[in-house]
Amino acid sequence: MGQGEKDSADNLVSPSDDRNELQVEDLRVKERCFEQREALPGEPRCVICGRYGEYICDQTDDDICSVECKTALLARIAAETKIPVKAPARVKVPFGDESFCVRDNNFPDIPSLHASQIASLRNKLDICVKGEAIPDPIMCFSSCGLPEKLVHNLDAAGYTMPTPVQMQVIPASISNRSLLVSADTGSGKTASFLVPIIAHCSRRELQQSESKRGPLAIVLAPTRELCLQVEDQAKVLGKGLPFKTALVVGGDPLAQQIYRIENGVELIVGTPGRLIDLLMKHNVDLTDVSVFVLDEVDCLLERGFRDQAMQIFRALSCPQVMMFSATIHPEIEKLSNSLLNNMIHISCGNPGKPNKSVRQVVIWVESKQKKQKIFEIIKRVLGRGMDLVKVHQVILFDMPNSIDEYIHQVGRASRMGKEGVAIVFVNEEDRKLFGELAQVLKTAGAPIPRELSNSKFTSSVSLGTDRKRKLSSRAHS
Ligand SMILES: Nc1ncnc2c1ncn2[C@@H]1O[C@H](COP(=O)(O)OP(=O)(O)OP(=O)(O)O)[C@@H](O)[C@H]1O
Repeated sequence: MGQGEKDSADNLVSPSDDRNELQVEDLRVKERCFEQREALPGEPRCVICGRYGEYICDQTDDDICSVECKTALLARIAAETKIPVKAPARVKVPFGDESFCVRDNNFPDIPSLHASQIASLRNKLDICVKGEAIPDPIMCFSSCGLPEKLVHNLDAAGYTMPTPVQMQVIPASISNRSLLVSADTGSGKTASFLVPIIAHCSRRELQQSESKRGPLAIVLAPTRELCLQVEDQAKVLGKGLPFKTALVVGGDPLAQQIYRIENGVELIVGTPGRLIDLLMKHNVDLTDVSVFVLDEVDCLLERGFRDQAMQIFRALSCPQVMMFSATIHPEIEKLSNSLLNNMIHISCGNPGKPNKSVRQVVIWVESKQKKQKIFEIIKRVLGRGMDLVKVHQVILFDMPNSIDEYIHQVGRASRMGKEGVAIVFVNEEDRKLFGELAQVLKTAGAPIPRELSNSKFTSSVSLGTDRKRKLSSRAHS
């Protein structure tokens, strides 16, 4: 035996040690898809999530990564073919940190988790809930009786798994509960209310005559752009279903919007001002509206739409109300208490703070220099060969009016946890937000421009207290 071979032989460990245990652990069937590693080039990929396809589904011969994805695959096939599928054999895994199985309506034989396990699952997913009789989170879209076409549309849109906010909001909404939901920007809130709305609308009595098709749901959002985005997503997810939408926003001819509504729609997406305008001037039958969503309710309130929102709410007969926000403040709680009964409060991630995946770069620029600065940045951001396709960037040319809107706008740089950069132009004109902005930057560990930290309008924020306290306590000891 050569020296090299001897060294490696010396390094071998006995069958009873850790490595052996590790091998045994590796043989354990992966229950959850996040336990599986990413596929290397040339390796088989899971047909559900794209991770390493370590196993073959015995019933379909497809590559799959885990029991969870096998369940999702069989559920999908069952929904498509309507042939009852046998539940996959359950792998007995001790309940531990990463092993969960949640009741799936496709497989009622699988026992549901008990309360402590559900609590642990919510904890893992960063979901906090408040309220009574809260439905359990779902782990896949096919597990709460959605129309199969809708599940297909979700899949076609690339929504393979629900995001945490969708896991909790969809079943809660389907059970007709009113909700106040706060979750990070870009966490998938829009689909969390659109999915139950589309499911609800597609169940409308088909025999109902076309002329009688009054709207079933209204989504109120603070800006035209947001309404456009919501309607776009609704169209994608509701494709091929008896689900029509109308957009009621300024900038488009009112007559066209009325014509569309009169021809029968299931969902109206609109801004408060234009919607009130339309409802005042035209007799839109709101009798069947049973779902009322206030998206970005924090911004709705900031923009003074409280009264309009209440006015629309009063025109409806006891709808299910769902309020969504990336930030929470007492005004929202107050509004929710006046609108919602037996409410469930759902909070996911770290709402109220800028998305952790966004790097905030605040630059002090006088108003007259802003345009020139933009060109400089673009010329310098490109010069370094930055991949603008992959890196999401937002430039806040003007600071918004409130820190809540700032959090929303900065959040646009990251979708679904992907990293992004928000470049923010700030100057003396934004002084009313200096205190809050400095606090937000400090909390995020982002650099604070000298002009901002030295300003008397920032003085209420102690930007260096932690360090000072440490030094003085050492000095006293
Ligand atoms: N389950 C999912 N799987 C994959 N992509 C998803 C899923 N849900 C949503 N998305 C996508 O993630 C992005 C962010 O979703 P969305 O706009 O709904 O977030 P949001 O929480 O409403 O954000 P904001 O508060 O900024 O409006 C969108 O591009 C959407 O298409």
